[in-house]
Amino acid sequence: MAGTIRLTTSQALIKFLNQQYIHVDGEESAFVEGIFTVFGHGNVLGIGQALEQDSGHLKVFQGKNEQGMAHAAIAFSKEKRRRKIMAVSTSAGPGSANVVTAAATAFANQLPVLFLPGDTFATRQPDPVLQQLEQEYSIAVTTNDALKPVSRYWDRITRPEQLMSSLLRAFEVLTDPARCGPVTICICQDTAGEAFDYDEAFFSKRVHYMDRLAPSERELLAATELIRRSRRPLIIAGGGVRYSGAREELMAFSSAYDIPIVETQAGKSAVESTFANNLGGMGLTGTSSANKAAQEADLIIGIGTRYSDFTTSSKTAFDFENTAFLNINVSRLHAYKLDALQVVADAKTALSRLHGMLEGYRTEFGERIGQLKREWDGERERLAGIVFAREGFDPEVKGHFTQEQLNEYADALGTELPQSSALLAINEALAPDSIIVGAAGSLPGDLQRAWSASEPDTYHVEYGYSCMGYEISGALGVKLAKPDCEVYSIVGDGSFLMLHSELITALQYNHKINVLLFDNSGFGCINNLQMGNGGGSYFCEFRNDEKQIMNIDYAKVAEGYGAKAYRVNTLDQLREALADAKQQSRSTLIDIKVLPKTMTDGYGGWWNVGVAEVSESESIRQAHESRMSKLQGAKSY
Ligand SMILES: Cc1ncc(C[n+]2csc(CCOP(=O)(O)OP(=O)(O)O)c2C)c(N)n1
Ligand SMILES: O=C1C[C@@H](O)[C@H](O)[C@@H](O)C1=O
Ligand SMILES: [Mg+2]
Repeated sequence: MAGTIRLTTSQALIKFLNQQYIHVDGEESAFVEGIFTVFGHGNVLGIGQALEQDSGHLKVFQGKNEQGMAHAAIAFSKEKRRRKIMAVSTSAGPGSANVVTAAATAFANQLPVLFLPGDTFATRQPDPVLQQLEQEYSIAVTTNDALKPVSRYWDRITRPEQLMSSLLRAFEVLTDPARCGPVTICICQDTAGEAFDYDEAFFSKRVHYMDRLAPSERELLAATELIRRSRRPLIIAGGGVRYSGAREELMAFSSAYDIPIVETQAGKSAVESTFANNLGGMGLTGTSSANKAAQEADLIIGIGTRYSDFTTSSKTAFDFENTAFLNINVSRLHAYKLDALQVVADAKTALSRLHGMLEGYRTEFGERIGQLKREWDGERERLAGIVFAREGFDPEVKGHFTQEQLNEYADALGTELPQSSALLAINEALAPDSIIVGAAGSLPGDLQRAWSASEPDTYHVEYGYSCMGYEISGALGVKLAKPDCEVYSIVGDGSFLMLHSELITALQYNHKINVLLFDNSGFGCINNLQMGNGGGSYFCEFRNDEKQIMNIDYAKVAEGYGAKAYRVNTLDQLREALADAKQQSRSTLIDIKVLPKTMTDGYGGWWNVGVAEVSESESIRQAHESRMSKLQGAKSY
C-alpha cells in the first residue's frame, strides 16, 4: 500500500480539488478554478484554515451574499460550457440556507457547482450549536437537508474518511453532461477540523473524461428517415448546442438542407443572429417569424432543449396533429419529451453524423426563411424607433395604463424613454463581442426577441429558473470566466433591489462589470401579467402610501460602492454613458429611467397561467374563459 498523509477533512478536500482535471476533445485542464467563501463559525476553522495553509491553484474569493456568490459560480460554469467549476463554501444554518435558491438555479439549468455548506456537530456534544434548528422529529435534520431536493448529489460528512467515497461520487456527477448540476457536500463543523491518515493515492491527479456520446446506428437511421419524410423541419437550438460547442455543425446542417433554426434563451447565440437561417427566439418571448415557422413546420428537431413552457408556448406553439418531434439530447429525460423520436447523443457528434446521411435532401421552406427573417428585421426597426408622446401614445403593452398614468410616470421618473428603444440603442452601441447577462423580469423577453447577437456565445440569460438577482452576480461569474470581454448585466429595478451585493465583490477584486439598470419603478412584467389577465394594478408598481411613484437614485447607490455611475433619461445620454463606461477600468452602473408598458409584447406566444376560475370581476372571468378555449388546442402532456 502507498503511504498515508495526515490531514484534516478540510485540508484533504482542498488537496483533492486541486487534483481534478477534465479532458474534452483532446484538451486537458484543471476542473476547479476556485472557491467563493463567506466565512462563519461553520467553515472558517475548517475550510478557511485549509485554504489559508495551502490553497494550491484555487483562486479564493470573498463573496458578500451566499446566494450572490453561488450565482456567480453558476454563471462561471455556464460560460465555461460546464467544463470548469467554482466551489462555494458557506457557514452552517443561515449561510447554507442562503444558497438553496442558487442551488435550485443551478439544478434547473443543469450547471455544475460544488456546494460545501458547514453542518452541525457530528458528536452532537454542544447541541444545540448556534443556528441549529432542533427539529423535534429528528435531531439529524439540519438546514442542509433543504438542499437535498435541489442537489444532483447530496452527502453529509460526519467522519473524515467518508470524504473519499463522497468526493468520487461528487466528481462523477459534476463531470457528466447528462446529469451534472449542483452537488452538495455538507461537512460537520467538528469533522471539518478532524484529522485522518489519508491514503496518498487518493490525491493523485484524476482526469475526468467528458467524452462525446455518439448516436447509435439505429437512432441515426430512424432520424434520417424521419427528416426525409418531412417537408418542413425546424430546428430548436437549446442550451445543449452551446454546451456541446456545435455551432459549425449546426450551421452547416441548416445551410445544407435549408432548415430554419429558432432559439431558446439558453441556446441563443449558439449561432449568430445574422446567420441567414436563424429566425431568432421561439415561443412566448419569441419573434413572430420563429413562431410562424413553428406553426408551419411538420417536424421539430429539438437539439439540447428541455422544452420549457416559454419555448413551447405552453404546448400550443405547434400543429401537434401534423407535427412529429425528433429530440437530440444527452439526457434521456429531455429526449423523451413530446413523444419524440429520441437520439440520445451529444449535439455536435449527432449533427455531424446526420449531415453525411441526408444527401439530396432539401426542405420546402426555401424563400420563406428569408421572407420571415426580413419581416422580423422590419419589426426590430420599428421597435428601435418608438418615441413617447404626451398625447395619443400607444404603448406596446396595450390597454393597461391610460395616457395620464403614462404621463405621471414620465414626470415622476423624469423620462420619456421607451424600454424597447433604449435596449436597441444599447445593442447598436456595444462592441459585438461584449457579453450580456440577464435573468428575470421583462428584459429577458425583449432580449430573446430583439437582441441581435452578431457574434456567437455573447448572450448569457439564465431562464431555466429566471431567478431575480442572478443578473449582477452572474455578470461577475461571466467576467471571471472571460476576463478579456466587456460584460454587461441587463437588470430591472426589481431584480437590482433583490440582490446586487456581488457588484461590491466585482469592485473589490477589480473585475469590471457594467450594470445597465432599467428602472420602470416596479415589477413591470408581473404587472403586465396581472393586468393582461383581467386584474387590476395590484402591488406591482413601486408607489408609496400616498400612491406616489418612487424615484430611487440608483446611480447614487452605485457611487456609494465606488462604481462609476451615470443617470440616463434620453437616448443621447445613454449613448454617451455607454461610450464613457467602456473607457472605465472600474465597474460602472447606468441608471436608465424607462416608461412602464414600453417593453415588447405579443408575437404569437401564449402562456398557460393559473387565472382564477371564479371571480367578482368580469374581465377576470373573460380571461379564464379565453384560457380554457386556448387550452383546447394545446397538447395535454
Ligand atoms: C427570486 C425571484 N422572485 C420572484 C420572481 C418573480 N418575478 C419575476 S419578474 C418579477 C419582477 C421583476 O421586476 P424588475 O426586475 O423591475 O423587471 P421588470 O419586469 O420591471 O422589467 C418578479 C417578482 C422571480 N423571478 N425571482
Ligand atoms: O414570473 C415570471 C414572469 C416572467 O415574465 C419573468 O421573466 C420571470 O422572471 C418570472 O419569474
Ligand atoms: Mg421594473
